[in-house]
Amino acid sequence: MSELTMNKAKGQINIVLNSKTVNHLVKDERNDWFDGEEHQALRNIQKELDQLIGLDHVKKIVKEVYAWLYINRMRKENGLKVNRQALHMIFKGNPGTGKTTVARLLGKLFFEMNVLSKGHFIEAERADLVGEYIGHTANKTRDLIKKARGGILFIDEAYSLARGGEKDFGKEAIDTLVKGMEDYCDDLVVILAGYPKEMDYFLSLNPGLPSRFPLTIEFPDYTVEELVQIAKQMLREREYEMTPEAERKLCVHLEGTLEAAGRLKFSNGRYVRNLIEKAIRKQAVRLLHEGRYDKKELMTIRDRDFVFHT
Ligand SMILES: Nc1ncnc2c1ncn2[C@@H]1O[C@H](COP(=O)(O)OP(=O)(O)OP(=O)(O)O)[C@@H](O)[C@H]1O
Repeated sequence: MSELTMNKAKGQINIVLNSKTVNHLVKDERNDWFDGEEHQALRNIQKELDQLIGLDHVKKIVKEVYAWLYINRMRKENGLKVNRQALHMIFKGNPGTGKTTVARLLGKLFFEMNVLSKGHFIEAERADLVGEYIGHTANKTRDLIKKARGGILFIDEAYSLARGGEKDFGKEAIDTLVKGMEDYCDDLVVILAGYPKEMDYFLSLNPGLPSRFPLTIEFPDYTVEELVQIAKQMLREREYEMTPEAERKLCVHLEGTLEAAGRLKFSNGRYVRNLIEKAIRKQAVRLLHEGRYDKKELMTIRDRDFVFHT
């Protein structure tokens, strides 16, 4: 028998398997166990996972889920008992902390492992599930589940489903969702995502829900250093780089913004992406004015390309 247990406080999953060898494999900090040909599915997403800055415990959890699924498959092949694999998850984290990005990657991984038949990704919010009159909500939610079957249904700000209390149609959406999750457990992964505090409150109001989501992953806010790394990574992907002066300016700006706005209003990776895209537009205008079109200059973001409004 294999089972998945969680350490909620740390946002970590522990995988407990009867086979000692396997247990050892999971606990082992060695990183080369997935080098073999048979672990191609994990390696296919590894590159994208590696490109994510920080998120070490998220990366570790992805590997652990992979190990659990792989060993379950091996157990099945050897005629051993295998628990039903519900992979529904809760993602807790502030905006822009990588929840959507990781959910998409999991879709790919589960498809490669034949856990999901399509691996596609459907992002939904309250309005996609909740209708306006009696009977409308159940149909809307069922249609959404149908569309998501074979892939990942990612419900952002999931707590908004409970917004109107008992009389609201949100309750009907939750009930229909839970039924769909049970019915299509073998070919659908539902991920409920949102801010940590609101998610906790939402789950406390719906005591039937937590047990249906065996995995909880926490996405911490990024440090300024990580945000700068994310900026560099985004520039690299677009074939740009910033000068050391530009990097310093960005760093000072991020420190100031976090101090002034606090974490609640800050959208982490998305904020950085917006800054980068804006700087790229500013650079384009500057280069036109300067008439400089050599390759080096076309790739360079200078400090004056970062224009911040305070
Ligand atoms: N660790 C990371 N490394 C590199 N880029 C990142 C990382 N985390 C987030 N990003 C980038 O930040 C942007 C926002 O990320 P994403 O949409 O995954 O966040 P989110 O948590 O789903 O946000 P929200 O809940 O507000 O929708 C994306 O462009 C993503 O590529």
